[in-house]
Amino acid sequence: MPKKRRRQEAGIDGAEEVQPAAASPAFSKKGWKSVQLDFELMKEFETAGGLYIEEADPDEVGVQYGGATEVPAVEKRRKRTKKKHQDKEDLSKVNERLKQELEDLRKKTQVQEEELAASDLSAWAEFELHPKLLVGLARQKFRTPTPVQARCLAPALRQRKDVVGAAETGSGKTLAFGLPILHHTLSSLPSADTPAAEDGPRALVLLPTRELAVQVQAHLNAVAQGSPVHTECLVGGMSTQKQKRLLRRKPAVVVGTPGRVYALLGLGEEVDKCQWLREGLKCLRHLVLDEADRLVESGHFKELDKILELVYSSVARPQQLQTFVFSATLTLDPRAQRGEEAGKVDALMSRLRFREKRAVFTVDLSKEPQSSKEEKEELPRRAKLPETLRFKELMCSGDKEKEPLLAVWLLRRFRWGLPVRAQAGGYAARVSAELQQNVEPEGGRVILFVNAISYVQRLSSVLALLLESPSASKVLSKVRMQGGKQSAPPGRTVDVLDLHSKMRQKDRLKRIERFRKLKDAVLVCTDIAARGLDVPDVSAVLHFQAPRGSEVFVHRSGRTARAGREGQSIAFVAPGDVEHWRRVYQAVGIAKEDTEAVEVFAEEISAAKEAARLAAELEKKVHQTSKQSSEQNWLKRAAREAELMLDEDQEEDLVRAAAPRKALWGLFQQLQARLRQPPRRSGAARLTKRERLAIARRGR
Ligand SMILES: Nc1ncnc2c1ncn2[C@@H]1O[C@H](COP(=O)(O)OP(=O)(O)OP(=O)(O)O)[C@@H](O)[C@H]1O
Repeated sequence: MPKKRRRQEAGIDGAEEVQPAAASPAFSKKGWKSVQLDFELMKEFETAGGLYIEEADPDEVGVQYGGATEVPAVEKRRKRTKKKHQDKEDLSKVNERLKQELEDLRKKTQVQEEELAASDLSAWAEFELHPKLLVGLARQKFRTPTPVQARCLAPALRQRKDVVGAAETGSGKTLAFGLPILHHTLSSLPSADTPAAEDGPRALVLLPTRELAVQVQAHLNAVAQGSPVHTECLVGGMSTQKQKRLLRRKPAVVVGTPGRVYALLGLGEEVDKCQWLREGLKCLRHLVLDEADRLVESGHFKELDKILELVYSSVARPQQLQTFVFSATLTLDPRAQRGEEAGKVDALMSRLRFREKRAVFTVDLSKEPQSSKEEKEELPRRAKLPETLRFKELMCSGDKEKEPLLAVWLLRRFRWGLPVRAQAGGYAARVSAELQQNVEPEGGRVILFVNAISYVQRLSSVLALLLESPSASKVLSKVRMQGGKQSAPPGRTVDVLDLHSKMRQKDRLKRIERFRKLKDAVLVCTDIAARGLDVPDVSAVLHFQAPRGSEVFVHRSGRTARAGREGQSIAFVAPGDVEHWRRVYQAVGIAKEDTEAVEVFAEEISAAKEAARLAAELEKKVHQTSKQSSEQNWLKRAAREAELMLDEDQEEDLVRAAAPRKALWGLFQQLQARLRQPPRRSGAARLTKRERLAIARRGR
């Protein structure tokens, strides 16, 4: 099987229910060929850890390759080669190859399992988890349960209690409910080869956002890899047909957002019902509401309510239905919540049919885990924030100063470093002066939150130029810059990525995946990324615009300082924001003395102001010029098609329109010169690279 995902139309059983995608003109026009794959073999292949095989959607093919005239030459060549290759390959060969790779995987897994058997998993012993899960935990290198897991596993596993849990962001809540579900499902199987969910799913996990659902699915599948328990994900923004086909794999765990689950249960107006899912609700043993307080927010509540109604009327053994409700902000003071959202959590709780056996708890990592005897029935009204999170503030004289200060912060971290404060004495004095300032880490992954999609788009372009990100070439290519080659920036390559809800679902997921893999990157996003997004080692979260409420602040900040790591939450505070921030801090229990001010020097501000001004001007002009140029192109094309000559005035207009492009190149070079010259404090020599390294080593 090639490393790349195989996109094959699998004409698997049930074709009467689903229109084969290959019948679509988009497929036949592109010369794609339908092959019959052995569905059971595919399932086994994936269970054994093989790569995912996905069916192609006609609309995806259309979008990816465009119309006949839009297909780039390289793409066409690649497609022709692919077609030739596919023509040679008949069905039996595909299945033969799949079998061979499955065999190889089996051997590899066996070796891994032997290695894993040697890992120390004694910290999990008291929970008596299914051996397959222990292997999964060892594979993930999760040697000990996190406090929230330690707190939740005993009541959920042994006593099968319902659980309402509030624990800080990044504390491992997914496995706190995931492990009991996987354990109970695996333990109920007569043998390891028995299909886990013939008649219906065993667990339904509802989450508020698509990204979260995909993440939870991946998390559960990673731990259960190699077992017959498989999780599928149902989210909007992806084809319902494909998701119905995925459900034919009969997943034991279904993870999804309320909207799509609602549609596939046949509760919506469109007829999108999946019979297996709807009738299979009778088999449910676990119901999870993750990020419960967000689930009840506008848009989801009605659908959620109907899903719950259907679940309760369908489930065969209500007394065995275990309910988990989790969130980091479940316990926030309802007065801190906005208007009509305030009472909804309580309304949701009253609609859930908890059984008598129920554990309600919060986990505060600053305290020792409590014993199960101390289980509280009341949740204290306060939010959970990780101990390892530091709160900082950048005070701005007005909204206009926010961008230059953002530029200072980012350029310091990724380009310029921190300027030295005291210069008296030699190397040792400088080093200790720098140490006293508590050396900031350099580089890393940073998430920047703003409140509007249009702002994400503009700011990400400006920051790409400021940080000389590879994505800046996308901005610059819009005007096909003439007059010289762009030289590579000195030092680290910093990627600037954008993320917002108007992007296609696939692009959103790809963007998150890219951010996960990059060492140095800035993700500019709306609050779509605030909840649950689990990217390891995000070193800082920047609240460029204040969060709308305290719960959003908790979730935004929770993208950093995850799983016991260090992190910073940095607020950009203009005079108009002061009162709002005071209320946010108060609601989550952060005292004024818990926040630190970020010190910025005058030299840095003036250099960053100049850089930010040049970047903003360049971005604006690039935008204008690219708009102008598409209009000019239209004029030229229209004239050509009508076999008309442009008159002299029109030709002159075209020449004049080309002139600003050259001016843009000059602007870009000015910006580059400004960026590559770090600001100096007057009369101060900067630290050498060696000195900075020495500081970094001692300071951490
Ligand atoms: N036992 C463990 N040991 C080490 N790491 C773990 C363990 N359990 C989970 N993790 C890791 O901790 C990180 C956070 O886990 P998870 O996403 O479940 O947190 P969360 O509490 O749901 O956060 P949020 O409230 O932000 O959604 C993940 O990267 C996960 O892989």
